[in-house]
Amino acid sequence: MATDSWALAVDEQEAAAQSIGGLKITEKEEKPQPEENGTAKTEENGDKAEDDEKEDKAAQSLLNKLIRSNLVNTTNQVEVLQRDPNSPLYSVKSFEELRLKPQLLQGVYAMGFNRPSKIQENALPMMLAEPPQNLIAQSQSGTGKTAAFVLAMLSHVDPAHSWPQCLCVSPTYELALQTGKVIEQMGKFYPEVTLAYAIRGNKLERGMKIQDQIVIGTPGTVLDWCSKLKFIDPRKIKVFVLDEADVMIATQGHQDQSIRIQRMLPKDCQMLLFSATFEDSVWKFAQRIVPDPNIIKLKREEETLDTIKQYYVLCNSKEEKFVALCNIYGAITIAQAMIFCHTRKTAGWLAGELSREGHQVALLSGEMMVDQRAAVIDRFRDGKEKVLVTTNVCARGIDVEQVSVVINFDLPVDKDGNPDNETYLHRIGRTGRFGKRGLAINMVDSKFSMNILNRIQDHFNKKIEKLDTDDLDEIEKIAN
Ligand SMILES: Nc1ncnc2c1ncn2[C@@H]1O[C@H](COP(=O)(O)OP(=O)(O)OP(=O)(O)O)[C@@H](O)[C@H]1O
Repeated sequence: MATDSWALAVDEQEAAAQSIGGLKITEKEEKPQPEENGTAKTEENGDKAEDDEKEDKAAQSLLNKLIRSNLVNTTNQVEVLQRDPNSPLYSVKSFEELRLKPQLLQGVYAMGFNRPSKIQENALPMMLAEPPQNLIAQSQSGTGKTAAFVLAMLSHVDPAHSWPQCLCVSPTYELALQTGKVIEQMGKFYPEVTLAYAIRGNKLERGMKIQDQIVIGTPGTVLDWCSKLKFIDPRKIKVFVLDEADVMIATQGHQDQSIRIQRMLPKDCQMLLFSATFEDSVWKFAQRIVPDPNIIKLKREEETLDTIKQYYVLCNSKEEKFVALCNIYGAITIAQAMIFCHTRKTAGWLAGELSREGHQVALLSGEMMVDQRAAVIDRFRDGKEKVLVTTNVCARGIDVEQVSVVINFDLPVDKDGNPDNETYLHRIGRTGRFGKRGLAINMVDSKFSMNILNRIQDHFNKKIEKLDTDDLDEIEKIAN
């Protein structure tokens, strides 16, 4: 991939590197802690909430991509629903079996991929089959979806033709650039194939025709290029990829634009849709985009509390919680710990107080830019800090395998002031993974939080024991 348009793409990437660095993440406005009577005040209007949600999901996805160095470890089952159940299910255990072009096989190996990931085993044969088959694929972030559809696009292009043949739509500028990088890497030994970016800022002269075989971009610009500006002839597109459908649907405008693009494509165009999650809204959208689909789902590993010891500590105030935390600090830092707070403000305060006590802690906060957050997580994963103080929003989806202690400085509650059981499981579930034993300590500082704790205990039907943080013997015992 080394033509003029590729050079343009590289320039765009450099511009984007700054832009990624400059991407400001706006976390949702902090919701106040529920009052003693359990009611929480809410303040968001619908539009803002939608924007925040979209930005939050897109930022989370970008963050995951920036900090991920390899495939997510998974033992999950793949579920395959074929459009034609009579045709034999074809899956591969090696990239050679796919009979890829030698240049692509070289690209795959140069990226360090030895064998297909779980989702790739089934998705690649389907995507590369003749005649082309449509596919809806869902699997958690980091399981190899991007690499799969990039390989499919590169396999389907005909380098002899100088017009767009594969079109890929991503929810944001930054995510489009990340995927572009994967196309660049995988297509490194296939210089005849070039890539164009349909993203804001990439201004082309009127009347121009794109000659690159692959175009990646955001829905609005791609739609303009296909319709108003006519840079692309959509009737010549052979493969249409819609990536990160769950992020895409957070913006109604993006859904509509994606559907309008899809309608301009020829009937025999292969439609591929990918998503990390698959709630009803994603499924409905997917069905509008992909006719007669094959469906592949990778079920997320069930998290359980079976291998986690749970305790609670009774206090009267935030300050008392801090003192209690200092008492157990020596015990929890035998391993790595994550401390969850309800708001950024509390997280910032706590990290500051702990530092003043001489403890080395990392703070992951919503005010930070995406690349700063990625750097904090990297350092923590490398063990440079043993304690990470954070909020829910920031820590969602972050896998740090060696964390064995989770402290809920504030218990998780939803916006109505009810226990957020799912978040509780998600927070503490990360400690007892892959058969390891984990420890969770919950800080209680009011009647309200005691009530939340009791309801969490009832929900999971697992006893949460009381811990006396003045009793050093007891603390030693649980830490060991
Ligand atoms: N077969 C493979 N062998 C080894 N590493 C792989 C393989 N496929 C993908 N990877 C690597 O695993 C990581 C995750 O892959 P990828 O980005 O394709 O996942 P994803 O499911 O698309 O994630 P997201 O939902 O965040 O987009 C990347 O670093 C990628 O280079």
